[in-house]
Amino acid sequence: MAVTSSLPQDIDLSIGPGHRPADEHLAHLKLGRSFLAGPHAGEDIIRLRWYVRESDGALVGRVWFGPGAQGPPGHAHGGSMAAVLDEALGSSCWVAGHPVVAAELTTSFRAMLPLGTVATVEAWIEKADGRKLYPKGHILADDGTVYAEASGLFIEMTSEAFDALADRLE
Ligand SMILES: CCCCC/C=C\C/C=C\C/C=C\C/C=C\CCCC(=O)SCCNC(=O)CCNC(=O)[C@H](O)C(C)(C)COP(=O)(O)OP(=O)(O)OC[C@H]1O[C@@H](n2cnc3c(N)ncnc32)[C@H](O)[C@@H]1OP(=O)(O)O
Repeated sequence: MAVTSSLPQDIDLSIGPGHRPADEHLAHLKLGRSFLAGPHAGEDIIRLRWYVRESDGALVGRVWFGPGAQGPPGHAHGGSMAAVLDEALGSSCWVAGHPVVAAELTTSFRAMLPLGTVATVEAWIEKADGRKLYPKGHILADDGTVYAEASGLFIEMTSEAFDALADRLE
């Protein structure tokens, strides 16, 4: 069954009595907007282009973290970096011919990444054991500073599982 990519306009995210909006609760801290719950989530969050490095087949990306990716004031949300690394590690397997899904992802945050930064992402397959792939990757500043690094376990889909997913493509 095809799944439409258009966004429903009327998703009800309300909750029962006994709750008040967390942004009101924290308003006195003036933290600014949230990466995941901001009012205008959109293309000011992350812009990303993936490349394959011809020398070794590694996946390389250039990524910009915008104001909508805010975590600590003025800096990227850890989840935004983890999301980029999740996609990087998975894609490093896909471009090497392994259609995988993520099973485990471990991310280490090494330095705060200032919003507005364009950084480099690299990911490669560290080890493979049958259907289990163990990619690694990192997000680097142009001066070599490591903002975050990740390792993961990704499982290559069976051909039946892959075909079932492909059936859901539009
Ligand atoms: C995809 C569309 C198709 C068409 C696409 C076309 C073009 C696309 C082009 C480019 C795409 C480029 C990039 C895409 C990049 C990334 C993709 C997105 C990445 C994700 O965002 S993906 C979402 C999050 N991800 C999930 O939604 C996974 C949910 N899950 C499952 O779908 C199953 O769970 C699965 C499939 C993982 C395994 O199921 P299964 O039945 O096939 O295999 P089984 O259970 O037998 O596991 C086999 C061995 O892996 C071990 N194992 C399994 N799971 C483990 C775990 N969590 N931790 C530790 N070990 C684990 C077992 O212990 C066993 O180990 P052992 O062999 O030693 O016993």
